[in-house]
Amino acid sequence: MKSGIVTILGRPNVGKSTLLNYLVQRKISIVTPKPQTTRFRILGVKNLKDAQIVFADTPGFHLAKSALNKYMVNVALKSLDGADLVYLMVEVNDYIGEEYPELLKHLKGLTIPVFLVINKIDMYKEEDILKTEEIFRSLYDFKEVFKISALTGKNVDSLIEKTVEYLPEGPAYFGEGEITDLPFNLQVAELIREKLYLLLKQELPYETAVTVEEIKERENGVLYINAIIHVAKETQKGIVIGANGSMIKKIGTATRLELQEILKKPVYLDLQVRVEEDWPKLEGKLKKLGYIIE
Ligand SMILES: Nc1nc2c(ncn2[C@@H]2O[C@H](COP(=O)(O)OP(=O)(O)OP(=O)(O)O)[C@@H](O)[C@H]2O)c(=O)[nH]1
Repeated sequence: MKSGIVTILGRPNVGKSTLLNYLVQRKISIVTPKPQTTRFRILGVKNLKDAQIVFADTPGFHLAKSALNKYMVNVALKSLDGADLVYLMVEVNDYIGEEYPELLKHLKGLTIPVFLVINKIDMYKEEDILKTEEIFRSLYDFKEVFKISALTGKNVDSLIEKTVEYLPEGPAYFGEGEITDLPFNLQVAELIREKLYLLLKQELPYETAVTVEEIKERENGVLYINAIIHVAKETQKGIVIGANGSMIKKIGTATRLELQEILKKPVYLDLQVRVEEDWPKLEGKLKKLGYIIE
């Protein structure tokens, strides 16, 4: 038996969460077209005949400096601790800028293998893919290089196969049927947050956080969930609620329908909006909203 943790690291929006979901064949990590969606380390467990791979999706590495941004980057880098292998995920025609040199600095001292995973090959020409490979190979001595599409699954099988080859011998970390370590209340909060990213415009989603306050199975079989959407300014509250409550209704309905589909039971979702003035800038408020600062 082989087992190990594979940390998926990369810039925002390269497709890390999409890959995690494809690997475990379940939507564990939320995916949106907006960068910086992921805020936690999210584990997804893949069981194979003679191996268990625990994949860790991480927040996108970037250089912004608010308390929330610093927290996210710290989560990503801390996810290297205890990893057995790293995927540095990039996308075809990725912009090197200042972020990659900084990110690669953190990989330079590692003794564990690092794979380069070039994503989104479904969108690009072969020559762009090869050029991207050449550029990244010149920046770091990757153990293996894969060119994949996390969306269609192209070449993901060979990535998994090679990953198992590099993993150490050892017993499974997770029991059969356990697919993630994300508690149910956080899974619900994440699904709501995904809808905020999909439905709210421009920068507003980045200034929202979600906490699930109560989950209760009612006698009539309905799952009652109470959640709060926290915003950073009074003016944002009205936008999240929308004219006559139209936006909050959209957010609630989309989340409720998805939860009912997953759980196969009726759900009552009670959503409220609360102002937590300037929360993304303030460490104390991040803590209050459930972000664990070490
Ligand atoms: N065409 C194409 N799009 C992809 C692929 N993988 C991901 N995407 C899209 O890229 C966008 C970002 O995907 P995510 O999986 O959320 O990216 P991420 O790296 O987890 O993003 P952060 O949470 O911001 O770090 C979404 O719109 C995905 O549908 C791919 O292989 N091909």
